[in-house]
This record gives sequence, C-alpha cells and structure tokens, in this order.
Amino acid sequence: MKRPEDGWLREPAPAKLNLALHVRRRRDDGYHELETLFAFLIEGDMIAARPAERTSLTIGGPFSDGLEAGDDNLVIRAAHALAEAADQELSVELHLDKKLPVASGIGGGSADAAATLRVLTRLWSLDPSLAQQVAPGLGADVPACLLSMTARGEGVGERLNPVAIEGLSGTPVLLVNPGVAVSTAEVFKAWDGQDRGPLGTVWRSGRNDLEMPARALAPEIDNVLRWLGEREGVNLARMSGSGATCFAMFDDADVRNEAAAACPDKWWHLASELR
Ligand SMILES: C[C@@](CO)(OP(=O)(O)O)[C@H](O)COP(=O)(O)OP(=O)(O)OC[C@H]1O[C@@H](n2ccc(N)nc2=O)[C@H](O)[C@@H]1O
Ligand SMILES: Nc1ncnc2c1ncn2[C@@H]1O[C@H](COP(=O)(O)OP(=O)(O)O)[C@@H](O)[C@H]1O
Repeated sequence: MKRPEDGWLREPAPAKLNLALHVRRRRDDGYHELETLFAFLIEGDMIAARPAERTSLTIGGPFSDGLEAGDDNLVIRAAHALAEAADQELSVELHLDKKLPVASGIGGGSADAAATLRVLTRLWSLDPSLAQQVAPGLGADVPACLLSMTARGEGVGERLNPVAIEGLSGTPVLLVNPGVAVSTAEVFKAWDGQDRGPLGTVWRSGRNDLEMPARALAPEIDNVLRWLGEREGVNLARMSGSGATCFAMFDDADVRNEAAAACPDKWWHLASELR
C-alpha cells in the first residue's frame, strides 16, 4: 500500500447527530431500545496511524485536556479489539486530533473508535468484516459511526438501515453545547419510562425523548434550545443523543453564519453541514 510522505494514514471521525431519537423501552440488561435517525457532519475529530513496534496514542486539539490516552481510551480499545479479532500481533502508533467536546451527545468517542477501525483495516490490510464484528462491543453508537452515513437505527442502534433523504446532505447546521458534560448512563437512568410512540417515517415530526431527562440534569440545555429556536431562519432545533449538544438546521448557510456569530461566548458552537 502506498503511504503518504510523512508515513501517517489519516481518517476523519465525523461527528454524529441523532436527528430524532425515540426511546421505546428498558430491556432486562439495562440498555434501552431506540428508534433513531443518525446523520453525520462534514466536521469531526481526526485519527492518524502509522506502523510502530508497540501500540500507543497521543492526543492533541482543542478538547484534548483531561482526556486520558491510556487503555480506556476508545481509540486504544478499538485498536486492541481489532488486533485480537484478527488473531495477529499487530501494533500501531496513533494520534487523535480532538476537535469535538467530550461526552456531548455527538458521539466523539464512538466516532474516534470507528475511525480507528477504518484506518487500521487499511494499515493492517484486514478484511473489513472484522471491524463490523468488533464495533458493537465498543459502544452502542460505534456501528453507526463505522458507516458514517445517514441511517435509521433500531435495537440499541446496532440494527442499521442506510436511508437517502432528499435535501438532507449539505443542510447548514449550527451546533451549540453549553459546556456541561452529561453522562449517557445518567440520562438514560433519568428517563421516565414512558414510551411516546415509534419514530415512523417522518423524522421531522419526531422527538428526542432524552431531552427531558437531560434538561433535568443540565438545565442550561433549556437556554440553548430556546436561544437556537429564536434564531432567524431556523427550521428545526433539537438536542442530539443524550446531550448536552443541541443543533439547529437552516435553509441558508449565510443565515446560519449570522446565528453562529451571535452565539454567546460562554457556549461552544460549531457551524457545519450534514454529509
Ligand atoms: C444516546 C446515544 C444515541 O445515539 O448517543 P450519545 O448520547 O452517547 O452520543 C447512544 O445510544 C449511546 O451510545 P454510546 O455512547 O455508545 O453508549 P454506551 O457507551 O454503549 O452506553 C453507555 C451507557 O448508557 C446506557 N445506555 C446506552 C445506550 C442505550 N441504548 N441504552 C442505555 O441504557 C447504559 O447504561 C450504558 O451503560
Ligand atoms: N477518544 C475518546 N473521545 C471521547 N471520549 C472518550 C474517548 N475515549 C473514551 N472516552 C470516554 O467516553 C465517554 C463518552 O464520550 P463521547 O463519545 O464523546 O460522548 P457521547 O457518546 O455522549 O457523544 C466520555 O466520558 C469519555 O471519558
């Protein structure tokens, strides 16, 4: 395989959005059955990999602070899981450029794990089915992130059906996070157990059932959703995943840029578009 001059293979880790997320029921194993529409942004983290004698990880970028590069990091876990599934002694030097806030409902860790699986499938010349095999064990969102295409997800998100929705790709979006990390497990625990119905085929008229419990844990989410909903040109404002990141969709990128420019400094924001 021909490698770039500097020896690093690079792989984007696109941020994930749940355009709608319906929680249906709590299973006996504690996980919750979902119906969701996954979509991805053109922006995200970036993984780089090059051959090495032992597996290691370094982390840079605006959200690297406080994120450990040890064996618990999803990037290292993905590398170990893939080497084990291949039943070979494989190692790699990895670098993560962390541009997405941690534990924020846009799947940063899951996207990093999935990008690691993709880049190592190339670097180690493996059968791509090995990555699909290990993905669910790394997190409920990792199979969707491995695909990184608009898809309906059922089960805990591992039953995936890619869907082509006209006009979605290229949609201008603004992401806003109030700077509070919310734990996915805590948000599911705070869900009230009410099944509010299936997602159906029209995702716009759907909901994010985790908004209510997430807002109870992090009330600043209310302010973010209200602020986004009041911007000119917004056609939808909703929370993603278990929060606290919220997104607004616009028809026009210039109007989206005006909203981005007005975002309060105390909040993180990202102006982007759907892949
Ligand atoms: C809610 C979603 C929606 O896409 O997104 P995020 O908020 O994480 O971005 C995902 O289902 C999250 O997936 P992921 O972040 O991979 O979750 P995991 O690490 O597998 O699970 C963390 C914990 O959340 C709870 N959990 C997670 C998924 C699920 N369907 N039911 C649950 O009850 C479980 O307590 C689990 O131990
Ligand atoms: N590479 C990684 N990036 C982000 N978080 C990671 C990573 N590896 C492990 N984690 C852990 O996974 C948890 C979930 O992170 P993340 O995927 O960013 O959240 P979410 O699933 O809510 O979008 C965090 O609490 C963090 O400690």
